[in-house]
Amino acid sequence: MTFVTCDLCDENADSVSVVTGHNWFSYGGRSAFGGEVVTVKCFEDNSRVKEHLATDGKGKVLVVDGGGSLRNALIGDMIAENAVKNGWEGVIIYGACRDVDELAKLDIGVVTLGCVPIKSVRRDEGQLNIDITFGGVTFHPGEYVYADNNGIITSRHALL
Ligand SMILES: O=C([O-])CC(=O)C(=O)O
Repeated sequence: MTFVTCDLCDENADSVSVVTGHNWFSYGGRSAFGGEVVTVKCFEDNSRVKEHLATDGKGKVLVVDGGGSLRNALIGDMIAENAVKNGWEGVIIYGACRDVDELAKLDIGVVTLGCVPIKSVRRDEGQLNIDITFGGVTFHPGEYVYADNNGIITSRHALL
């Protein structure tokens, strides 16, 4: 998938929403990625993230509202490797990741607010495919998201 979010914004000015107000970091081996939105809402517990990245993700991006917490990591190299095996395009986490040197070697997008060495707890908490909001944008499951080094945008319809 080759695109630049700036061009997608220019070409679809009336229909895209732009995530603002945060400084995102791209840790995955793919810096530009996009696809159908699948959402998880959780807080310092990556049960739903691990579970869902273990299912088929072709054409999909997992968008996680982790409450902005940088206190533990919702994804690391093992979960991300599994996501690659299952064909996921990428993962966007309003929260943190770890194992960043390994993430950089994987053919998947991983965009988060930052990194931290400690993993999250797993108490089987968190919700799948509900509307989530961060950076001024509500992510509706089934819509489309595109991310690159410039930022993150959403659209009701596929742009590519
Ligand atoms: O296991 C976890 O919770 C996170 C992690 O380190 C990995 O995905 O390798």
